[in-house]
Amino acid sequence: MTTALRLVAGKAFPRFVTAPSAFLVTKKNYFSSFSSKVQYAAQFDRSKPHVNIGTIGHVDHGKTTLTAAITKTLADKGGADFLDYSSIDKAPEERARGITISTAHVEYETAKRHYSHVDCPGHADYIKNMITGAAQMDGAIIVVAASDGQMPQTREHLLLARQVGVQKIVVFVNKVDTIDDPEMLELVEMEMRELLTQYGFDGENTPVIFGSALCALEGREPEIGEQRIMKLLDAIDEYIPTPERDLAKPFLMPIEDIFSISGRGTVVTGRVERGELKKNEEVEIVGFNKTPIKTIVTGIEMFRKELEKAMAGDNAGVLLRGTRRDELKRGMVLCKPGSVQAHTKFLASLYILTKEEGGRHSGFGENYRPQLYVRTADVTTVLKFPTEVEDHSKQVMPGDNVEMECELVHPTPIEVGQRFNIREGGKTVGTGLVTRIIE
Ligand SMILES: Nc1nc2c(ncn2[C@@H]2O[C@H](COP(=O)(O)OP(=O)(O)OP(=O)(O)O)[C@@H](O)[C@H]2O)c(=O)[nH]1
Ligand SMILES: [Mg+2]
Repeated sequence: MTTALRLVAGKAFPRFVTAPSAFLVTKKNYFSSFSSKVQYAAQFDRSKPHVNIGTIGHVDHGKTTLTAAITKTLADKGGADFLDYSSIDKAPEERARGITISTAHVEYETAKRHYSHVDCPGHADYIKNMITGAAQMDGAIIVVAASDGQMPQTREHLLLARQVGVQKIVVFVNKVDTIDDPEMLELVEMEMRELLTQYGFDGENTPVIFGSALCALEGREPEIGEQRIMKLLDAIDEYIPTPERDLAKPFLMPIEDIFSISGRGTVVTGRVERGELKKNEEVEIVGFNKTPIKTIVTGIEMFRKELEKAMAGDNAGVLLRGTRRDELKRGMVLCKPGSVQAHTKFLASLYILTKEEGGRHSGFGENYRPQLYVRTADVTTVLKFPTEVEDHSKQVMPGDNVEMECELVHPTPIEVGQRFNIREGGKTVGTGLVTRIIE
């Protein structure tokens, strides 16, 4: 409601909002016009590496203006369709339906890469989508308005970035057209770097770009407008790594089942998550133990046929040399040596299911001990609030998004970005995303 009011009041988009249809516009559905336009971008070069990014940051700092400004700047170079705010009241049926944030994306391309860009409106909604797997980001642009000086919500922005599992961030200090004092900008940069470091990002090396999204969008003052948008895009191209394709990654197969075949040895089965595996390759078995078990693959089978190799997506049986069945457990992973570590403590973003979603009817406090399901593993975890949380006696309620430290009762292969479920008494009570490894 507040959003709708803000739009109608013309504060956010003074030129384009046309009453009375704009009275129906809410934040969620006005993005739908973005996605409906995306289809026209068929001329994009699909051979370029693809990267998912997005704009995050505090209300009103200019995320949407920046998103539009990027499309405008790149449209001039043939790398995007320009999407302005006039598309807000374009599709009444979409408006009436209300389309969710997970479809609210914009596409564009630089000389180097192709991007999917999500402009994040509602913090809580967005985090829920990220945790439950409806959306993902390889990196983010955090937008900070220079005019806000002290930026009381800066911590909240960074916490948001961490909660959505982002590892690499680029900072865009927006609204520099409103600032005359260069020292003010230096201060903003210093503070951002400090806070980035404090929240576990690489504050020292994070690119910080100053500019004005509004100037770029309105095609004026190119030295702080268009040129800075190009600088931002260069920084994104350089600093946010291209995600590896599953097949190119080091081999990993979570173990589902274990059999002994007399005269031949032990076979483990599972679905290859990534990479590929050939006969006679050395592998490690990680999980439960502090040190991994090393062995050699002597055979690979699929549907009772001998294979030379297994690759991502295959359901395979792998015959292991000299490994006893009683050394192995479901939940361990078979992987390329050195590519995976088992951990016992990590930071995670959790979404706790509501009663209607089949979750708990009541809240829980610190030291709650549910079962954590990750890949094929099922391990008891103790949930604690991170140290910076002041009130450790608070309750986590169904429907909450919360950051917690998970302490596992035995070492389990875990990676940043991995999703998992937490269950209790045979039902799923929450879902989570690993954001930082602690131990
Ligand atoms: N002066 C100035 N105003 C800007 C600039 N960028 C955005 N604004 C204004 O700031 C207001 C908020 O911009 P939005 O792009 O809607 O901000 P947002 O971060 O997307 O806001 P939420 O989605 O509600 O969180 C609008 O009135 C914009 O016109 C800029 O570079 N300079
Ligand atoms: Mg916005």
